[in-house]
Amino acid sequence: MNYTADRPMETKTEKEIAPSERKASKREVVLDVKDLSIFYGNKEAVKSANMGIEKNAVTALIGPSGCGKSTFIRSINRMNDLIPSSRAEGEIIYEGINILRDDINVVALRSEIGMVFQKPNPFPKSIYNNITHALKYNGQKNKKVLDQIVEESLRKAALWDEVKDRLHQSAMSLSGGQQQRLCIARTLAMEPQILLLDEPASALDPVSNSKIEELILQLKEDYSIVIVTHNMSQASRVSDKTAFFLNGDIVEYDDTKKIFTNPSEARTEEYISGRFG
Ligand SMILES: Nc1ncnc2c1ncn2[C@@H]1O[C@H](COP(=O)(O)OP(=O)(O)OP(=O)(O)O)[C@@H](O)[C@H]1O
Repeated sequence: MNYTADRPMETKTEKEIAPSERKASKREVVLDVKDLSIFYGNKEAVKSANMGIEKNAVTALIGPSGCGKSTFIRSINRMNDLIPSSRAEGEIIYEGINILRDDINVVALRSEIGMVFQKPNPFPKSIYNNITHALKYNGQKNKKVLDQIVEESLRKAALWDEVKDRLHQSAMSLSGGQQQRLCIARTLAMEPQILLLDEPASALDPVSNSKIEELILQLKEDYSIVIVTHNMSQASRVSDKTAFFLNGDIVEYDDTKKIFTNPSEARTEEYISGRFG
């Protein structure tokens, strides 16, 4: 999808695809965050962040409350634009383009980089219409195509078997965990490349929580996933890479295994072992 207003794709420079901060890794970088600072008025909530987010991997953002995780993840699909006092500096390079540029079509960008929030927020419509709403808005009217996308999206979100006989019932009749998987299905229907999950399971019961974790592991085959989580064991179970945020800084970003077993920074070790936050 072309999410720039009218300009052709820029060519990636060597600097863009290989910043010095990036650790050696076999995976391709899908999002290159470079010197990203995000302000609310004068307050700098994210301070000069650098991170190469990898393709078909799960990247967990961890850290104590108020350290900038949500601000960071929201900047990736320009949700912070909705907050008038918020402004960003630096770059987020996606497909060779800085998506913080003024001429980016943010609606198209948010189809490519979809987001699911902490609290399930289905539309007060049928299960079927939750999935088709944006597609119809974009002009898709073919019922066969819509039926197919509904089934595919619900299957990918591991919800199809539970709802296939009640597609025209209200989404509000689903449990919280099912509603969250419906929100994931709704996002997948837009055929995103990247999924941003801001504490997607923290409002759910343990069974729904583990279903979401299983789903994340399945989805990373096809998508690149960034997840904010307060749950350390969840981060260690589902993620390949982990970034530890503290007071707006990325203190450490590395393979999840390393972060949880042998972090380089004392502050990471203290946080992981529950000594603060
Ligand atoms: N809309 C806003 N207006 C002004 N300041 C904000 C806004 N949203 C967040 N902040 C501030 O930015 C800083 C980072 O907040 P953010 O929500 O990104 O942290 P977080 O790590 O996601 O926290 P939590 O884990 O509690 O969700 C905090 O000091 C917060 O008060």
